[in-house]
Amino acid sequence: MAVYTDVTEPDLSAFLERYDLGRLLSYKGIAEGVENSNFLLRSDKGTFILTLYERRVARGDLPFFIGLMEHLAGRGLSCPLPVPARDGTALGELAGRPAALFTFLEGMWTRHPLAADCRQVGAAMARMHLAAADFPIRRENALSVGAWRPLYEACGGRADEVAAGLGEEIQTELGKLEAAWPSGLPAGVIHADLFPDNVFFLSGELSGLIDFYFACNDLLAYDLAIALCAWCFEPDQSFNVTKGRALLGGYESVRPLEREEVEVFPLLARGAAMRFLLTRLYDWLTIPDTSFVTKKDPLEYLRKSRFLRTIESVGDYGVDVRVGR
Ligand SMILES: Nc1ncnc2c1ncn2[C@@H]1O[C@H](COP(=O)(O)OP(=O)(O)O)[C@@H](O)[C@H]1O
Ligand SMILES: N[C@@H](CCOP(=O)(O)O)C(=O)O
Repeated sequence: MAVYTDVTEPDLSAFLERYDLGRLLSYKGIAEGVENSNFLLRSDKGTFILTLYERRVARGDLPFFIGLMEHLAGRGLSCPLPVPARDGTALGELAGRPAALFTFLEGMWTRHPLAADCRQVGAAMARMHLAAADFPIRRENALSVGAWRPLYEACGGRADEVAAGLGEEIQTELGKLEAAWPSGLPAGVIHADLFPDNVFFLSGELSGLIDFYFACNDLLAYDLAIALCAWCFEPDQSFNVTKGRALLGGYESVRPLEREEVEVFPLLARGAAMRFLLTRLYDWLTIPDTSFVTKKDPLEYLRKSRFLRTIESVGDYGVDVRVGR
């Protein structure tokens, strides 16, 4: 669950005095999510999401995240819109944490994505990339290739507790990724965590994107590679060609990939698998089992990584891509 911080009714009412939201009718913690504490809040003026930023979100990054959501919503992308207080600011403080209110997005995330969903996700991601092109604030990716080895080292040589030989396997793959990681490809603001639990659907139609708290500046095709890992594998971790084709096709229906992006895409996908393998491994080894957080399985990403290492060109996925316009 993700309610790390208790919020009392008097504290919440005092926080809401800065806003024009009328009377507080109810609020309750939301069990989903892992990073921040989220509450569903109802007032005279409607339903809202209250987010309290927890320790893994740096305060200095909040203007980027909040500004990005305002920017994207302003360009017609369906995502939570920060609700300003009467003084025009969106960020306040509650229970000793930075806190903000957001509009409530209708829809539900899908636990069993269909190829048609993947297509919509690809198109929405490309629209997001284009809409963010003139976003003026920058945030470097704190979880890009340069951060992976330190993250591995922070696991303190304990990877083999999760799977025999895992430490050596990770280090070999890290060496290859570090040596070949590209630069100079189209870059911009990426979501960087567009997993199924961060995409809402209503009656089969994508209704919005949430959780921009890993968003950063990085290679656009790397964002698509992250989504390929997250959306196009079956529960037994076999790759679903139809979903891969749908995701990339959806993306290219809005923003065709450049030849260099296509060439390097298999490496980007290996990097994406490594990034999630490592963050999950770190959490697996360091978050106490008594914690309320549901830890995600690192081995899911080890299996994906192994498959992705067998791929040399995008054609090996069974996917056709349209290069350029
Ligand atoms: N704007 C929103 N509208 C509707 N539900 C939301 C909104 N923001 C968050 N939620 C709910 O809160 C849950 C956790 O949000 P998320 O941003 O993924 O948290 P975390 O950053 O902790 O992973 C989501 O799965 C969703 O149920
Ligand atoms: N998507 C990441 C974990 C981050 O969780 P989120 O709830 O913030 O999307 C993973 O699957 O490892």
